[in-house]
Amino acid sequence: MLEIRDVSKTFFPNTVNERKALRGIDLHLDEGDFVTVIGSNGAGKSTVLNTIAGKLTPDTGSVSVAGKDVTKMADHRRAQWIGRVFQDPTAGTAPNLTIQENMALAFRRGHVRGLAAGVSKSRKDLFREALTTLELGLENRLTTKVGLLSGGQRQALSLLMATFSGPKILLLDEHTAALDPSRAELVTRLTEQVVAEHRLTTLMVTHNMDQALQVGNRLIMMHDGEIILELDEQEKAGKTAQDLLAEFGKIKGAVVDDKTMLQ
Ligand SMILES: Nc1ncnc2c1ncn2[C@@H]1O[C@H](COP(=O)(O)OP(=O)(O)OP(=O)(O)O)[C@@H](O)[C@H]1O
Repeated sequence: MLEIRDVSKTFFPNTVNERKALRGIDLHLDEGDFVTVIGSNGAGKSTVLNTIAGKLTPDTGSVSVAGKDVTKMADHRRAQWIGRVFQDPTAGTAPNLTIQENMALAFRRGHVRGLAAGVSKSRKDLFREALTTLELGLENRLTTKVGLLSGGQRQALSLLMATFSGPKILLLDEHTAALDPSRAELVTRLTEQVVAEHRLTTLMVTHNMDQALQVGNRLIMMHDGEIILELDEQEKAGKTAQDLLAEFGKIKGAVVDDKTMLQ
């Protein structure tokens, strides 16, 4: 479903600020794979996501979605196949628009635009039905401005909206990091639900190693622009955060006993 082949990206090449963000990344995800991505600061995690989303064009290598080479395709053209939720709860929704207006915008993004600016009755029913699955009571608040919702409610809504275009790939960039633990847990649970329901091929960047181990069926660890560790479902099961730190230390040839090494 997603094929990343030998992707490299250098920012400010041949200058004093040169930064090799990605060094020959290879990654193959089957349909429905849910990969958690961990790694040190500046490891290249967001750059991988930006390359898949088309926000960045790699210097070398290729990105294919469902067998189609999208390496050179503009981000807005591949947006229909790729849903994304960011760390900042305010990033995915417009605060001054109501829940139903935000949903209508997301819905139109994935479908042929109609002339009607309003939200029809059948569309409202559809939105209400979708919101019900979140079990947050938002289905009764269609005309509430999104700016009045909590961070967790906004992330849950962003997650739902990210599925409206019928994407094949879901990119989650530390989407629970700005939430308090109970909200983060809720959004994590909703994420698993949404991913399973839509059979989305998913990459989730997180700094929370316990979350990275609990969620999804695969895990990758990045460092300095490279994937330094890959775990499949079996290898992931039974591993602890401490094991991951030890692996990181072993690969990097250092003793790591502090979780912040991976943060
Ligand atoms: N637009 C950019 N311009 C210049 N350098 C960039 C840009 N985006 C990322 N970088 C650099 O590329 C490297 C990888 O950054 P990236 O944001 O992908 O890391 P990350 O693993 O997501 O880190 P973090 O966990 O700190 O968010 C870093 O050195 C970063 O400073």
